Amino acid sequence: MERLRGLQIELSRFQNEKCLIDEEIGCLRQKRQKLLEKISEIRLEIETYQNLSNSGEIRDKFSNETYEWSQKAQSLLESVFGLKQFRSHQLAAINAILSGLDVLLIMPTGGGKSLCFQITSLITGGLTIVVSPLISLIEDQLSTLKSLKISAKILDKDNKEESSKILKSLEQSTIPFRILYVTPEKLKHNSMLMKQLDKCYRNNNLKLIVIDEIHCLSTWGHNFRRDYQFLTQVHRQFSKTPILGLTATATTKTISDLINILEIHGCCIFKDSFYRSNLRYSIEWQNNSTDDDLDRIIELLMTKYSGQSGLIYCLKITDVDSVVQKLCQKGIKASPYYADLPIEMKNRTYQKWIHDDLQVIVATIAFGMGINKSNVRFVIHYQMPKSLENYYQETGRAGRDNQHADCLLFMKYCDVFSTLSIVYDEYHGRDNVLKMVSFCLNQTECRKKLLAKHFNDDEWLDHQCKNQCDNCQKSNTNNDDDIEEKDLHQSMMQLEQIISNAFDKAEKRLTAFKLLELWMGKGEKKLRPTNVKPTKFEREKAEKIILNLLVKNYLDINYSQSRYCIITYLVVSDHWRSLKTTNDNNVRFDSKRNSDAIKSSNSKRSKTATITIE
Ligand SMILES: Nc1ncnc2c1ncn2[C@@H]1O[C@H](COP(=O)(O)OP(=O)(O)OP(=O)(O)O)[C@@H](O)[C@H]1O
Repeated sequence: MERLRGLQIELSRFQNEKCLIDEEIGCLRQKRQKLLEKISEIRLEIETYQNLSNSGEIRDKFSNETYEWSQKAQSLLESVFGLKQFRSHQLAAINAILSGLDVLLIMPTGGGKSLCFQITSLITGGLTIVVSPLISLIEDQLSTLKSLKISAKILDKDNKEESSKILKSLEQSTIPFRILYVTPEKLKHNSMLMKQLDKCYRNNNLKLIVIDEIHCLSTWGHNFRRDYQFLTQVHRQFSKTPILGLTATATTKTISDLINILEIHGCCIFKDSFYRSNLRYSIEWQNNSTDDDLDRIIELLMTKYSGQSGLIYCLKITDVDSVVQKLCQKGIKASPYYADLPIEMKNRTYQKWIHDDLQVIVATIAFGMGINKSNVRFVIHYQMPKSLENYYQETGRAGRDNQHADCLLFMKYCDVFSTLSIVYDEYHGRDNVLKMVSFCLNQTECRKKLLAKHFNDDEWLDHQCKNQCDNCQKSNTNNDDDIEEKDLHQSMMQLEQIISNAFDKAEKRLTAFKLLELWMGKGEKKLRPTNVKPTKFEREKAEKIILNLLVKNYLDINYSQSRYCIITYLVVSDHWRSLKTTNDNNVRFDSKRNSDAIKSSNSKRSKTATITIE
């Protein structure tokens, strides 16, 4: 009997052990899977880097004029567009497409991307489909094409008769128009359209599929749109028709993701430099009183920018309305622009602005794609943008006439957290915001070089800024307010105590505003730990230290959803906790410049983790 009980105990012990091992195997399998995914992601990115570094050679290879269509391309450029010469990349892109290759064309806004498919559509004579994200953008393009006498159509839901005529014509052997514009939603949800396109493809009439603003396909790109993902299926179905992807902003990661999603591994990538020598970038830190930066904006509009045209970007509609109201009270001609406004009002505002009857449009990011006003002298960000991609694209609307223009961003501590709550359910939204914050916090490196690094633009890196950014200008006047390592270390220790104390005493998490207040010795007394003295730093520096700790992943964000909004809290990160555990609480911050890398050194001698900050 005893032997039996012994055996049963032994059996259950082994069974438990086996269960633990099974669990561990499960975890290891998951880890392995994640590693495999990471490996393939990195391989793809390396491949993209290599492709990009060869892109000069590929461009040269396709830039000659010995193709059977070369003469026609040149004569169309002159007769239809009234232009003399192709710009860098245009000819190469056209030749590659007409050779049957898929092409990714990355050129700045206004660089001349549309011309590539417009000319191609005239040479092929068949049908070019252009997938474009916005009806307003399509309407702009249609009116340009009309003036150029290139026949183009859109499937208009309000004109059923015309739409069914267009759909019917897709099965004809000769299609009576060259370009058909569709939104990704229309392509995905209109089965009749796909059926007719299939007939067109089988008749060998579907010559090119253009995907405008192709970054919307990748979760790494800004403005990710789920319906764009249907384009993978479109490409599979019409696999012999070349794809031309167009965008003005894409990092290497976004490009490699696009290639992977669309399965266009052998595509040609043509990437123009993003460099805009005539734009001057600067960032001004503001305290939290919104009136301060508005006063500054009003002063600028009435003095430096008086009589000049510009744009002010806000994050939220409520801010757009209040900024417009205050500007108008001062006699400045300003109008709002955001998605919810009636279309007639948006058109009226745009027309007035284009004709310089309005000094400034105050907008959310809904205003942007396809703007073609040459004399925009300033773009002001009243609040920080959601990503560096958005920042580049929004500031890129300035100075399209190549004359000098200013890009001024007002940075406020609290805006960082409002932006984080706005993007909380967006793919990579948090990472993108933190990269933007890191860019703003950097007060030593050239802003243009920082952007070039972000977009992996080597050509840009070779350009000299010539004081066209606040940091370069400052470095010449030796005004350097770097944060020291000991500031960060002591601050992190204090902030950790404040966060823990609030949780232990009142089960409270702290918003960024509350944490800052408590650290400065203000706010609820019981939440202030007795062993933490109020910080000696002035408010702006204290704000920058907290943001630095967030960007470097020593502080982290927690979200909670109330009935009306998303609330963000600052908490101690797992990374900080693990550093403290593995390094006997001896964590050293190294304020070495020019790098945002986090280095962790576990040398036996010093047992410190070195954290590099700007
Ligand atoms: N080779 C060229 N020579 C001179 N001007 C050109 C050339 N190619 C294009 N342009 C002009 O540049 C302007 C912008 O061209 P286009 O609309 O094709 O640019 P885009 O890159 O598609 O712009 P966006 O990003 O705003 O859509 C147009 O006025 C066009 O006529």
